[in-house]
Amino acid sequence: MATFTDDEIPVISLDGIEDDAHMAAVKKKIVEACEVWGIFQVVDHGVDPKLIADMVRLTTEFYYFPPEEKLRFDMSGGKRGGFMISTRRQGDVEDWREVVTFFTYPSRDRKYSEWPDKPEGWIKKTEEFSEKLMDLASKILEVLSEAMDMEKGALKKACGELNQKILTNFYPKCSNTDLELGLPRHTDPGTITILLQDQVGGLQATKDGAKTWINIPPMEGAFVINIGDHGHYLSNGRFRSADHRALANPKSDRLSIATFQYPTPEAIVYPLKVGEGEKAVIEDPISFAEMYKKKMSNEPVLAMFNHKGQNKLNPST
Ligand SMILES: O=C(O)CCC(=O)C(=O)O
Ligand SMILES: [Fe+2]
Repeated sequence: MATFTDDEIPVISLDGIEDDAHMAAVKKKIVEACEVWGIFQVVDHGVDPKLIADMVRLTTEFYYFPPEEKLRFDMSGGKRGGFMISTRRQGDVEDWREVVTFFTYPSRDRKYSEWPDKPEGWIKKTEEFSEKLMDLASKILEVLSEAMDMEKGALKKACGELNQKILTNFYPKCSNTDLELGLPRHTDPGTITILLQDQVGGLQATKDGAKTWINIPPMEGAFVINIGDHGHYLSNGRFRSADHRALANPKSDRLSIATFQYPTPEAIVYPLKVGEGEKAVIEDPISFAEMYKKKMSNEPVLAMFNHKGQNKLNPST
């Protein structure tokens, strides 16, 4: 018997996870959630609420700066991190969001010149947030390994060095929600994503190939955990790669902060365990870099204007 209804994403407390009885209950819920959706929420995760609030406040402040201020950190010219307006399209529907990307781990590769120096304190706060989310990711990967009936360190080991990218998403309020979806349907490429969403709502998941969508309700203090493609392959397809999207909102701006945890580029992507009589979901092992390249071949383009010629930073002009 499932412990949650079919159209509900479970909320799992990580408090007391070291206790065997609690761990057994958590494992059961995670297995159910990941086999059906590839997504669940966690509370009592140990990340300081003040750190989360400060990170949200500073991130929000950045997006309300005038365009020229934000464009000082424009990601154009081959930069990997910084600010951009996303204009990826699927059919008639296109992204309605601005993003700031930070490549945070391995920390030796951080390019601080691409990290916005305003608002003051954002860099330091992002470093702190990044470190705490790395700890949380390690904990979740342990729990997920156990939920996949493997030893605790299995998923982390398969990542080689665990990498991390923080993507802050800002969805300006949008009157044309037929044509503009905040972020169209996709799966995340990495192992897991830890997502913080504000109280506006708009994150949705589907388990039936986009016939029906369910809302992932905002929950103060919770993180949403998504299984990504890499996690899906490692589980030999048993855990789904969360099929999700984010709606734009006609009344309110919305903010989310996605922390992607993924393997080192050379890590080999292949199921960690193939059960008797099962087939591997991947025919030949490939590197994560190759897997990512294939997935990303229709990457977002950089542009100030949407397909109707509207300035995306200021649609009324
Ligand atoms: O904004 C959201 O709720 C979802 C963001 C997301 O899916 C992503 O950045 O990959
Ligand atoms: Fe996503």
